[in-house]
Parts: sequence; structure tokens; C-alpha cells
Amino acid sequence: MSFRIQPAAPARPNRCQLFGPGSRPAIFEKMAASAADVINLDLEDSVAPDDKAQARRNIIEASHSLDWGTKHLSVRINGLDTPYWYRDVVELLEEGSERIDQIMIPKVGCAADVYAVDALVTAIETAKGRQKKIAFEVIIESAAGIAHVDEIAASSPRLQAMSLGAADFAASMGMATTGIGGTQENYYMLREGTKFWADPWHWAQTAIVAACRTHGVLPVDGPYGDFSDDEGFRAQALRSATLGMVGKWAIHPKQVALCNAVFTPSEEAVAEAREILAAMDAAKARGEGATVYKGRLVDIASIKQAEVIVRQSEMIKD
Ligand SMILES: CC(C)(COP(=O)(O)OP(=O)(O)OC[C@H]1O[C@@H](n2cnc3c(N)ncnc32)[C@H](O)[C@@H]1OP(=O)(O)O)[C@@H](O)C(=O)NCCC(=O)NCCSC(=O)C[C@H](O)C(=O)O
Ligand SMILES: [Mg+2]
Repeated sequence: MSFRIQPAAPARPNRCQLFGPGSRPAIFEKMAASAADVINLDLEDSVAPDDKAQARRNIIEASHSLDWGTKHLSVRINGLDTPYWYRDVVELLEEGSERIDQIMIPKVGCAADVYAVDALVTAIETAKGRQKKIAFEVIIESAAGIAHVDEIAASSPRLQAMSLGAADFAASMGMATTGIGGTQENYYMLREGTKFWADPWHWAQTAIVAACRTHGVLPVDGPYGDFSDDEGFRAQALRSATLGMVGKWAIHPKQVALCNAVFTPSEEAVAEAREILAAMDAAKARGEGATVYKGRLVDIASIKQAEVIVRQSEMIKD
């Protein structure tokens, strides 16, 4: 065990991130009224080049006029390889309200990408006397991003969350699919003529979770493109939660409840976690470091596992 203590990730719920194009202000109120923990207003790939300027205006206006309640309000800026990103940052932070909590930086390929945005944000915050320090979230969605995932996770004290963007990731990696997340027809093992599907996103997800947990950042699963496939979404989300991710994107409002159902610990799971903690308290009082709970071993590591579930449940107010 390293003597360094693993830093805690931000203690806020991040079960569902609901996306909506900045060029479609008619849905902003519906997004604000949704049950998502995080709202992502988009200036990037869901907004056509000719609509970028108006989308910025829409988001700035809505940051002043709409009641976003307790939502964590995030705006996805354009990538650093475009001519749009600097105006996104300048206009949002010079004219947007203090209600904006976070900027999402897409297609991050190295720590210096985050450094560049940090430098610009810091200068504007100081110049304008903004009271609230803007947080960052990044998307890992390129070969370079996953190759440098650890340095990206360590890149800025502003960084709160990191998502896997399956669509751009697949394109950058040259993966033979147009699917966004989920089972891929041609990714299977064969045994005695029977196919067993494996998960092509698994290794990237675990790399993201490990980098995030090392540096105190929230690991999040990105989009599931087929929003008519609830069961496929649920299966993908359950795998992500099992691997340590705290939430997932919704690219349609119907995915919000699916997200929340998976990433909210069930009453049974919380009750069991509390029973394990009680069993370990009793073991400790007897001078024992391990005991038996429902016929299985629980020990000091089980306390930490149970605490993860109890902490998750305590963060959720609804
Ligand atoms: C996918 C959509 C274009 C679908 O929109 P629409 O055709 O309007 O859907 P419905 O008719 O089924 O809508 C039903 C009602 O819900 C409202 N609505 C629609 N979308 C949203 C939303 N995002 N938030 C809140 N409410 C919404 C409609 O107005 C209808 O309301 P009513 O009439 O009152 O019943 C659309 O959902 C959409 O634009 N989704 C977001 C797309 C987006 O942001 N994409 C970017 C993120 S994914 C990505 O970028 C990939 C990633 O980077 C990677 O590389 O992997
Ligand atoms: Mg993308």
C-alpha cells in the first residue's frame, strides 16, 4: 500500500448527465425540470457550425433567466482543434451568470489541453471578479486521450469529472463499428460454436476509473446512442457501475430514470452495507479483524466497500 492516501472525489451526486444542444433553447426548461443531477448544455457536436454563435447566446441567456435548482450546470465547449473554443470560454465567463458551475472540455488528448483552458478561465475569472471558481470535466474520446489518461486526471485542481465518449473514441481508435456504446455484434468469443459477447469498452472504462480514483476525479460513462433500447442502456450502465463509475450520460430524457435507477444504491444494498459495518463493529469489539456475514468472509476491506455504498446513498437527497 502506498503511503499516499487516495483522494476523495467531489461529494456530489453525478448519476445522470442530461445533454441538450445549445441551439435548442425550447428544451432548456425541460432539462432544468428533469431528475438529472448534471445538465450539459452543448456547444460542440450537437450544434451545427452556423449555429454556434446563437447557441452561445442561448446558453448565456438561460444561465441568467432559468431556475436550474440544485443542478450542477455544465457547458460543453468546442474542442481545442476548432476556431470556436476560445470564444466559447470568453463569452460564457464574461457574460454568463455565476450559475454556471462547470465547463466540459471535449477530446482532451494531453494534460496541456486542460492547462490551456485553465489559463484562459483563470485570467477571465480574475479580470471579471467572478466569485465562483469554474470546475472542469473532460471527455476521453481519442487514442491520445486514453494513452494519456493518468496525466489528464492529474491535470488541474479544477477537474471534477471524466467521461468516456464512446462515439469519438471508436472513430479515433479505428474501431469497426458505428454503434455508440453497448454490445458490438462482431466482438465475441467462440466456444463449441456458441458466441459469447465481450465488452469492447471495458478496458477504456477501467483505465478511466483507475486514473480518476488515483486523482480524486468522478469517473462517468458517456452516451448510449440507441435511445429506443432501454435494456441495452441498462446493461451498459450496470457494467459501468460495477466497475466503479458513478453515473452516465442521457442523450434523451427517457434515459434519465434509467440512469438514476442504476446509479442510486437500492435500499437492500444500503441495508446490507450497514449490516456489514455493524458486523465489523462487533468483530472489532471482540478483537477480530474478520468475521462471517451471511456465510461469507467480511474483513477490513469490506468496511471500505460498504462505506462506498453508504456514502453514495447519503449524497442523494431525493
Ligand atoms: C435525440 C434528440 C434529438 C431527440 O429529440 P426529439 O426528437 O425532440 O425527441 P422526442 O420527440 O422523443 O422528445 C420527447 C420530449 O422530450 C423533449 N426533449 C427532447 N430532447 C430533450 C432533452 N435532451 N432534454 C429534455 N427534454 C428533451 C422534447 O421536447 C419532447 O417534449 P414534449 O414535446 O414536451 O413531450 C434530443 O433528445 C437531443 O437533442 N438530445 C441531445 C443530443 C446531444 O446533446 N448530443 C450530444 C451528446 S452525445 C455526444 O456528443 C457523443 C460523444 O461526444 C461521444 O463522442 O461519444
Ligand atoms: Mg464526442
